[in-house]
Amino acid sequence: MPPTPDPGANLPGATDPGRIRNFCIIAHIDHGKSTLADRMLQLTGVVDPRQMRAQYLDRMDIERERGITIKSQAVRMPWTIREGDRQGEQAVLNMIDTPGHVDFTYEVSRSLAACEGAILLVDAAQGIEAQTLANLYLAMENDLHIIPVLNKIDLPAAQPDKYAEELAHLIGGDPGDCIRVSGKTGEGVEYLLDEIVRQFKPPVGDADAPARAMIFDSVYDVYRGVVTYVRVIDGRIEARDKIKMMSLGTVHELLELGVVSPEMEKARALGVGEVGYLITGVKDVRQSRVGDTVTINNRPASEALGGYKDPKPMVYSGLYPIDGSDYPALRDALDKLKLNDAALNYEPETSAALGFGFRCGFLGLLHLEIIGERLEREFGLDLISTAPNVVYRVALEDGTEVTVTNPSEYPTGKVAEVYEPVVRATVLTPNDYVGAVMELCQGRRGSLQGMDYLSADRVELRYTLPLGEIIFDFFDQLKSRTKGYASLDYEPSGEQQSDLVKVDILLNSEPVDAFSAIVHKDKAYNYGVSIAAKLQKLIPRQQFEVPIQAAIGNRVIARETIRAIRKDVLAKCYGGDISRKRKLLEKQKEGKKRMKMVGRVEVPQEAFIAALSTGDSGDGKAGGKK
Ligand SMILES: Nc1nc2c(ncn2[C@@H]2O[C@H](COP(=O)(O)OP(=O)(O)OP(=O)(O)O)[C@@H](O)[C@H]2O)c(=O)[nH]1
Repeated sequence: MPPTPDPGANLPGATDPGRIRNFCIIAHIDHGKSTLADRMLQLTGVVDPRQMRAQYLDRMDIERERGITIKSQAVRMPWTIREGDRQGEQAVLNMIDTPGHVDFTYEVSRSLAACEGAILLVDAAQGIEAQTLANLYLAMENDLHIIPVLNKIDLPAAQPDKYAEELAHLIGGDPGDCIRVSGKTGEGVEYLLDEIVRQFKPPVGDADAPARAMIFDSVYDVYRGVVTYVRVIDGRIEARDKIKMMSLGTVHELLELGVVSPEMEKARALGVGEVGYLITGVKDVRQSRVGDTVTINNRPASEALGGYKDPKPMVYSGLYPIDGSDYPALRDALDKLKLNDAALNYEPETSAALGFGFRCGFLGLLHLEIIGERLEREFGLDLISTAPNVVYRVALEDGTEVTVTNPSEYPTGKVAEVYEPVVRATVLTPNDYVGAVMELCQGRRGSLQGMDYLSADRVELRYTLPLGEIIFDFFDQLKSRTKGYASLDYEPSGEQQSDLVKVDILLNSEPVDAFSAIVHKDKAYNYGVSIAAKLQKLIPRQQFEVPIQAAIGNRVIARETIRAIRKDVLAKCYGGDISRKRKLLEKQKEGKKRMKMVGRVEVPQEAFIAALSTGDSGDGKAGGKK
């Protein structure tokens, strides 16, 4: 006989922690987390089928368009076990959807700390990929119980038996323990929900102790101010409490608290193990720092919970408004974005070529692209972004040290040693492409650390690589050399001393600071030649001859010339049709909008991006989209 349901049992604050299951879904990108989350929302009945839309939890436009998750999301769902010996047992599931891309790994690790269990989701047509491994290791470090799940079993190409073996080999256990589902058709998802309740442990905490809750996300909402997402570890937070942020010591009046299911629902309290939100009317997310501990002011906890590591920017790029008068607007826009994105860093800088702008620090290229796109789209700004670079530490002969986030700041004095950041990279590839991957990594100054066969035809290669060598187009190259089959994950791993030099690019004999780059000595010549050649193609002819030179210090290492002449768009237009002529001239004006005057030379935006793609591909596109 199933137990009689208790109608109040699932209300926030009254939930017996024994009924709660906090879990997350971790997976390689595109293996179907968001789709599975959608099915769960539907099957647990928290979203009305009529209001269901794909990627329900991805709220940002960019997330939907690109089909990727950027911010983590937490949602509360009731579930009653359907079958088996514990049939009828009621539970409250808190699911935390996490992003899959390497740039956002810090979001994943934060979410993991708020869970007891993780669903390791693997595409049954693809098998284990690099981020499957990276996320699995993160989950193991956090002592999470792991349920292996194979997704997309509806696909004709699915090979669940093969990959169940691989997974069992990886995490131990029996291939039969892998749960098989299809997020698309819903097959197996109810069984998975039952297993979540059965296998994951409920949270443990001291209900009578002073309240301690961990902030795992903090978001700025235009209407409500900062919304802080917490998981309660000990004690209880009530709607009328005054809360205290333990690291800052600040006290705030609580205006509202509640749970997300999947819209915000007010509650009276949040108890042990519960996941919910707090609103205090504060307008600045820095007042509510991710990783901080929230307690109650009149009965504060004495010790804070262990926090998270602050995300550290890995890649820097300059952002400049095309129209100089947009500078204040750009500053405001960055201030607003920062509210939601603790990982974004920026400082004002001036460039001789580009005027006033900001040097911004990002987690990776995808992060850079997304911020750039949001600035253009949400704030209507026209921007030029300079080639991204990593952070260098330069030791001078006089014993001083300089941190260089912008190549144009590279010291002119006597340089003793230069240090660059390195990463530990893991590449998973089918056996056939091992040679191609090794060639690529070696070409990027990588050193092989180890190699393992995951199965007869999948190999894991471990390399250390300079970060500066992979932020440009490494990922695109990897994909194209392996027909899309290889996957990549990396994590910072200190720094190394290298022979690096600064290459300047001169347009019309004037150095353009925005094109300067720091590259390895052996690659400086190739770099200079390819940039000069690329700029020659990208910069339109002007009314005078423009030499393009690449130089190390005073030594010119490459030269190209753009011949004089204005492009006459009307040249082919013999007839007297004025409207046609006007149209052509309008079109030309349109094209000119995205040009920047550098000295006397007009330079299009593409030219600034071109420096991104190093050598081989040369298509001027930023790499590392996925
Ligand atoms: N055939 C089939 N396709 C699926 C299934 N689950 C997901 N997909 C498709 O796989 C693609 C990726 O799914 P998402 O749910 O967006 O993947 P994700 O892992 O959340 O991606 P990120 O949020 O970017 O990490 C989409 O095109 C889905 O339609 C499934 O069970 N069967």
